[in-house]
This record gives sequence, structure tokens and C-alpha cells, in this order.
Amino acid sequence: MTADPIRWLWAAAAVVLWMLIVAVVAWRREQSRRSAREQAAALVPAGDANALLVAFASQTGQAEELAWMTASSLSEAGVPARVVPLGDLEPAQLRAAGRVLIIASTTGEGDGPDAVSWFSRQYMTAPADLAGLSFALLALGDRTYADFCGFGRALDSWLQRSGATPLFDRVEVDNSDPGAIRHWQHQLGVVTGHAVQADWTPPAFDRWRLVHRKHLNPGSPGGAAWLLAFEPVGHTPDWVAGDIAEIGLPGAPSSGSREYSVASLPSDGRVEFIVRLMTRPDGSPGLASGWLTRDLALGEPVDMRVRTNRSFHGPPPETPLILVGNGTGLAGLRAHWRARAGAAHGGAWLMFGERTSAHDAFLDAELRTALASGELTRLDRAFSRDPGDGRYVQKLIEQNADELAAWIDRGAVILVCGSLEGMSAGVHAALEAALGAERVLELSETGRYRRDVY
Ligand SMILES: Cc1cc2nc3c(=O)[nH]c(=O)nc-3n(C[C@H](O)[C@H](O)[C@H](O)COP(=O)(O)O)c2cc1C
Repeated sequence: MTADPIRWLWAAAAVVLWMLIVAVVAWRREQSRRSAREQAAALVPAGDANALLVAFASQTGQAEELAWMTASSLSEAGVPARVVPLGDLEPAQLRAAGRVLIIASTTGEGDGPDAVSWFSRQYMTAPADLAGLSFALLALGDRTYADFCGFGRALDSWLQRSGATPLFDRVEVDNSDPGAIRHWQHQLGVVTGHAVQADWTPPAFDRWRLVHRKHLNPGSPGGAAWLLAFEPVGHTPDWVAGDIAEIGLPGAPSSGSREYSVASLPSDGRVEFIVRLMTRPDGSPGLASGWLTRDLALGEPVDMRVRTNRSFHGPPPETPLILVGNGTGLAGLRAHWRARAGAAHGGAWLMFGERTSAHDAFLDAELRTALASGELTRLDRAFSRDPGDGRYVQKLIEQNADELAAWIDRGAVILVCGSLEGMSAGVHAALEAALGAERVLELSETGRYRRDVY
């Protein structure tokens, strides 16, 4: 035999092997999709119109897979859900559902998947009537494309222009980023009131140890809030203001993790965040907050990682920055003003709300120092339970509407951090009153109004 037939044989074998690998990968993917589908189908009575609607728009199957995973973990958490292709729905059906979770990918050059092309052309060219609909949106994309999450963003804008209200800010997933997907699970847990525990993408944790814990509000009428600091053990992590710490709960890996906004910078050499001790209806402490604020001893190791949270990163220092928050939300804002220390910057205005000035002026000395040094250029605080004050943080926006509009005209970016219930809707309404709903929508679309609310 000459060398040529042997080479041909090798080549043919390689092609067969490659085809086998492709077939196995496709088969395994279909299997996992099918098992998620079967799992959900087993949990959701077919056609249950009261079940929470999960709609997807998918080109190559990832959005669909995540829709089934979303539905099955909601069902496991006691919230029945049904999965429907977005392209099979009409606006009237969306409105009738009252609440919808949408998982949508982008394909082509910022386009929607083929299965929604009719939906886009038929309905999305003008606002529909979606008043009363609340929605959550998980947008899949890839930052290597020029129009990142183009379809998800267009869908978000159309839903809001049609009068629908977001349950929380759009979660954007860059190239299947597990951190962003876990953030989606976390937010679902917040809005449904049921922890969405199923571990779709377990994080790879690093080792840290608790080095400091300070009670921020002794005597407060509200729950005790603590500032915690952790030092890395044997690694040098990097992050930027706006990023999130995920901390593994003690016990088996299945016990889950919690997310906290990082309040410090890598130059501090430690991750700091603020935790409020939660109390369950029977008076016992919350699982994670009880452990972090009471049981975890100084020096003890924990599993933690810092993950990027692009949707809450800040603008360059020359851009004026308006920071708005309440309670433990101060943590998510703190790294942003501290990142401006020692630099000439475009201004940083903090508006913060809590209960009483006597007990809840979180980090009071530090805020005064930041103001004196120019890290912060303006500080306004509202204390809702102080006699003679009684304001929530959104009142500060209302009372300073003209100045706020002037900052926005100078190109300011607004970052809001704190509670989803109450604060975030109140701040949103106050911004709309001060700037106009269209302007607020435009700020949100152009990344100049960002929220990290929980
Ligand atoms: C041909 C093609 C074009 C894409 N175009 C974009 C794009 O313009 N913007 C973007 O953010 N992602 C783009 N993506 C990335 C997809 O949105 C991403 O891979 C997503 O996870 C796919 O989800 P799906 O399987 O549900 O369609 C593109 C992917 C492919 C294969």
C-alpha cells in the first residue's frame, strides 16, 4: 500500500470521529434541554393559565434552555410556571398574563431570533397597550458583537414604551456568563419571594477570611446593619466599583450563595460589604445574615468570589455622578465615590435615606470626611423617622429637581442602589417627575441611569 491510501484512511477516520463528537455534543444538549422540559412539565399542570408565564426568543437554543431551567426551578420553589415561545404570543396575551419573565437572545447584527421576526415587525414598530404588565428580562448576547444584546434592549424599550413595568433591571448575559445567570436567579427569588436555589452554574469560590465587623446602627428602630471586611487568602483579586461579592453559605455546596454589593476597592486590600440582619416571622435570624453578622468568628475562612456586574459599573471620573440609595444600598454606592479619591473629577452627589439621624446615619464620619476632601461634592440625607424631617430619599430628588436636571444636562450618570420595594419605584417616579418619563427612558437606554436594587 502506498502512503496516500493510508493518509486517506486517517483523514476519513478523523472526519468520522469529528462527526461522532458533534453528534454526541448535540445529543447531550438535547438531553439536558429535554430533561429540563420534562422536569418542568411534570411540575406544571399542562395549560395552567394561572402559572407564571416564561417566554423565550431563541436562535440556537440557549435562551430556550434557560427558559426551561427558569420554569423548573420556579416550580420547585412552589411557583408554577409555563413556558411559551415569545413569537407565539400577542400583546393582548402578554397583558392578560399580568406578569411575564422573558429570556431573549440576539442574533445576526443586533437582530431578534428568526422565530420572533414576525412579532417584531407586527408589534414592535409602535408601542402597544401593555399597561398593568410587569416583566423581567434576561438578555443573552456576546460583547464581541457590535450591537451587544441589541434585541433584548429593543424589547425592553418597547415593553416600557408600551406601559409595562420592569420588576428589576434587564439582566444582560455576555457569552453565557454564569455570574449574570446567577444574578437572574437571585432576582427571581426576590420578586417571587421564593429562593430559586437550583444550582445551574455553581461558582468557583476563592478563600477569604473575616477580618473586621462593625455594627453601623446601634439603637436603630430597624434591623441591625453591619459592615464586614474580608481579606483574600493566597490570591490577589481584582474588581471595580459596582461589582458583586458572592459568598457561599456554610455546609454542603448545595446550601447556596448570597450576593452583596462590594463597598470597597482592590487598593483597600479587602472586600467590604454591608449586611442587615434579617429576622424570620418566628423571630429567628435569617440563614445568611444571621451567620454573617453573629455566628461567623473573626479570622474564620469563607468561600467567596467577586464577580463583575457591568450593568452597575460607573462612568469615567470626568462624568458627573449622582448616587442615590437607602439603607444597605450605601454599600453599592460607596466604592463609586471612593474611586474618585485624589483625582480631579466631574462631581459626585450622594443622596441617602434611612430612618433616624441619631442611629442610622451609616458611615457618618466617613461621609463628612469624603465631603471635606472633595471625594463627594454634595451630600443630602433624609431621615424618615426624624421629627421635623420625615422624608424618604426620593423627596430629595423632588426638592432638588432643578439642580438634578442641570447635572443631567452636564452629562451626569445616575446610580441607584438599595431596596427594590419602596425606594426604587419611588426614586424612579421622582426622576420621571423631575426630568420627564421620556428623558428617564433615554437615560436608561444609554446607560446613564443604572440600578442595583434588591
Ligand atoms: C450568528 C450569530 C450572531 C450573533 N449576533 C449577536 C449580536 O449582534 N449581538 C449580541 O449581543 N450577540 C450576538 N450573538 C450571540 C448570541 O446572542 C448568544 O450566543 C446567545 O447566547 C445565543 O442564544 P440562543 O441560543 O438562545 O440564540 C450572535 C450569535 C450568533 C451565532
